[in-house]
Amino acid sequence: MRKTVIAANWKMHKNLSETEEYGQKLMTLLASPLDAEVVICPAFTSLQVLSKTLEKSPVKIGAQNLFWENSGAYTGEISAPLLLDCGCRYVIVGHSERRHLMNESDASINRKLKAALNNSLIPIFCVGETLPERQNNMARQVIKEQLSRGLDEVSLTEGKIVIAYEPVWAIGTGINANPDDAQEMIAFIRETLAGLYNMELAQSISILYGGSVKTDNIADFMDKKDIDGALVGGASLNVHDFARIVRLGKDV
Ligand SMILES: O=C[C@H](O)COP(=O)(O)O
Repeated sequence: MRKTVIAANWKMHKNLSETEEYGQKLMTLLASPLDAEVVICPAFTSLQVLSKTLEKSPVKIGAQNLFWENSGAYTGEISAPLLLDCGCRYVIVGHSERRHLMNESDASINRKLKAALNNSLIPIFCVGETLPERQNNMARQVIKEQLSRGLDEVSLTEGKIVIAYEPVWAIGTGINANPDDAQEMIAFIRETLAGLYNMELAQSISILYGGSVKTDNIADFMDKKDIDGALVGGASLNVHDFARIVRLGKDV
């Protein structure tokens, strides 16, 4: 059975005291057993304090990026072993903000995925089309290329990777994808993974939806058979909202 994963991507938000306060509050709000793997991906600077704050909780910590080398003269970069040392179990790879604002290519994403997997970090590998690509009926082709190039010569086994489908036009816009469309695209991602690997492996990989997920739409996405969770940006910054998203919109 596939794991449900609800992941928070804080992006470039929250200082140390805000991080600690959030972590403590989250522990209280999510004190009863969880039906999902909950992952928080703060800024690099908050990793250690969040990991310490949540050490007695089942909530996992993830980073938002990594470099592909394990160590060396790479000013400003952070490696997988350094992330592990800060308590990370997950790392986001190939987020559209990095693809578009930092010019990350499929080739560099491929190296990052390999570095994460070689160091037993679970990548949350993001794919998604832009609005013009969708309007020009290129969404499937774009996703297929992002998957095949990103996963080139990447060997996978069950539970080692999570995929996030994040249509770029839905990120931070308040305009979420229609859950039926998201289901269709995620089913297509699974079909593509089956072609790249095999059906059994494709069926075992958790695939998340991301893009304007909120307390009032999470349940609609989670109702869909191929959608295994969410990667949440803006709404994850408010601890009550995020805890409610983890509980699929119910009050906490
Ligand atoms: O990584 C998260 C996504 O970029 C979604 O962000 P958003 O929930 O603010 O739309």
